[in-house]
Order: sequence, then C-alpha cells, then structure tokens
Amino acid sequence: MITLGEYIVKKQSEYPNATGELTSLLSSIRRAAKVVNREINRAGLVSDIIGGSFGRENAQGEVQQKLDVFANDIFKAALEARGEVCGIASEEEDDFVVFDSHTSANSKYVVLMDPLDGSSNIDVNVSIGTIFSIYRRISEPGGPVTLEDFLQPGINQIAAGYVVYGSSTMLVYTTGNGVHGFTYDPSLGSFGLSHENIRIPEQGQIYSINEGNYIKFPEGVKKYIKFCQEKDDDSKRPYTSRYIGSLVSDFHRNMLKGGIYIYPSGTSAPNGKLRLLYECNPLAFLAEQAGGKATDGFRRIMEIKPTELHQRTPYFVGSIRMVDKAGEFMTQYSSLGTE
Ligand SMILES: O=P(O)(O)OC[C@H]1O[C@](O)(COP(=O)(O)O)[C@@H](O)[C@@H]1O
Ligand SMILES: [Mg+2]
Ligand SMILES: [Mg+2]
Repeated sequence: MITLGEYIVKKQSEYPNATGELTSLLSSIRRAAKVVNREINRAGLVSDIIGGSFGRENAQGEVQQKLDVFANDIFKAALEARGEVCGIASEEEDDFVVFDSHTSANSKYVVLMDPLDGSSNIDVNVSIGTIFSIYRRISEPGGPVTLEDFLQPGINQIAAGYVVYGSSTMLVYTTGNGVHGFTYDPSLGSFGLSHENIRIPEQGQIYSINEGNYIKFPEGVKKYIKFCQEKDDDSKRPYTSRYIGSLVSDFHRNMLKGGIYIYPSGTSAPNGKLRLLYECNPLAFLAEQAGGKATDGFRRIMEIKPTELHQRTPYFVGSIRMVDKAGEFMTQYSSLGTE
C-alpha cells in the first residue's frame, strides 16, 4: 500500500521546480484530518468537544456545533504550525485570519475551508466531511495579506480536496493532475491509496436534492426533477433519489457512481445555501478534474469572480450530461421568465 504521504512526495518529484511547500501543506491537512476523525468516531459520547451546539452563531447566522469549532481549531492550528500558509478563511471565522509568524508571513499559500460539512448530521451518526481549497496569494510574500488573496475565482486554485468521515474515512484531493482517493487504515494510522484517477461517469442514475423545498425551487429545477422521475427505458429513468444532507458525502457518492447534486436558489434563499469559496469551488475543481461539471445553473462555477468571503451560490455538480440537462431546463424556463 502506498500511503498518502509517499504519494504526495512521489508526485512532487514530477515537478522539478517544486519547493516542497505544497507537499508540507497537504501533510498538515492529512494530520489534522486524523485528529478530527478520532473525535468523530466517538461522536455521541458527549464532551466539551463533541455532542451538541457550541451555543454561538457564525457569520452566516448558523448555530455552531461543538465539532464545527473543534474541527476549525484543529485545521487552523495545523495549517499555522508549519508556516506554509500565510492566512486562512473558514466557514467558522467571520473574517479571514492572518498567520503572522515570520515563516507564515513569507509563505505563498492561502487556504479556504469548511472545517465540518454536514453539521446537521453530526449527532445522528451520518457521514460528514471537511472541504479545503488552496490558492497562491496575490499579494507579495512578506507583505500584508489582503481580502483579494481570498476572493480569487476557482480557476486559480492550486489544489483542493475533502475528507469524508463515513463508514470509512477517505481523503480525496487534486492538484490539477487528476483526482486521487486515500482510505484511512486505523490499524496503521495512515491513509492508503485506494482510488487513483477517479473518473465521474458522464451519465448517472442518481439525483440529490432536498425535495422538501420543492415549492420554492425555480421552474427549471422543478421541471428537471420531473424529468428525473419520468419513466424512459432508453435513459434508464426514473433515476434514484439519494440525499444524505452532507454535501461532501452526496458529492462523493455521485462522483464514484455517477449522479447530480443540486442546491438551487429558492424563494427563501435567492442565492441558494452553499458557499462559493469553501464548498462549491473546491468540489467544482475536483468534479472537473474527474471529467464532471459544476455550474450555478447557467455559469461555470470556477469562473465566478467572488465579491464576499461567505457568498452563496446555487449549485449544480456531478455527471457532465446530467448537469448539462439540468442547465437546459434552467435556460429554457428562465428565458420564459418563470425562473
Ligand atoms: O438541510 P439542507 O437545507 O438540505 O442543507 C443541507 C446542506 O447544507 C450543508 O449542511 C451545509 O454545510 P455545513 O454543514 O458545512 O454548514 C451541506 O453539507 C448540505 O448539503
Ligand atoms: Mg458545508
Ligand atoms: Mg460546515
């Protein structure tokens, strides 16, 4: 078994100019994932780290769970410790955080993260995740870190990935050279290569959307859901509806089996729920690297120029032919002004 650490180093050797900073940064994430995984495995045993609300709201007005805060602290500390990162932005931090140690201040990377994805599933033993996105800063190393360092379009990402804490724990990442998955082996305490060069099937039979919000959906989405539910032997419809309620877990399943995940805009959430910078862009990079697609119903997600740290966007991601089909319905009904 080749471990994640060995694989990252091996990949680095393919880049003669590589400095090892990204390798070290990725291994900080690997180490933090192990610590968070250990706590998640005993979720349910209520303590000051896990089990229930932290009793405070984040910038988006969501009540933070204890594990949201714990995961945020663990990843933040791990990213600061090695000095390869000059600053982070996180779902659980109102503003971006600058690391001011000498090494950090001179480093060239910023990280954006959703430390704990699927928070509503923490206390009910359903799989959850962590999402991360890595950019080269725009500002000069050694100089002040600015908001512009974080408000970069997804196409500028250097690397992205997620950890899914499910029946097994996996870390899946890309550096723009394919998508690779590693499964955690608790007996060895390391991640082993289990899914090299993941490819999303162009067409799947799974659609993932919270149909509880159906009446609030744009007409294009309502029509696409009906399309998924209609019988048509040629295209193996009706498709199967699967919705875990943890973006990482729904995305991971659809990436391996084929499928589409949609979190649309709605009458009560005009820009949808998901955050462009640390949920949608990193998974869009992975989806595209695996042969899939990610849009807001109309535009390529990774070409959207962000304006705010916690901005939301409608999200359509997964098998390329399914995202295209959903896009056709969105265009057709938005042009009819019935969006
Ligand atoms: O309950 P809803 O409205 O369907 O939302 C579920 C979605 O919200 C999220 O939980 C948002 O992420 P966080 O848990 O990180 O806030 C996604 O993981 C998930 O897909
Ligand atoms: Mg999330
Ligand atoms: Mg979260």
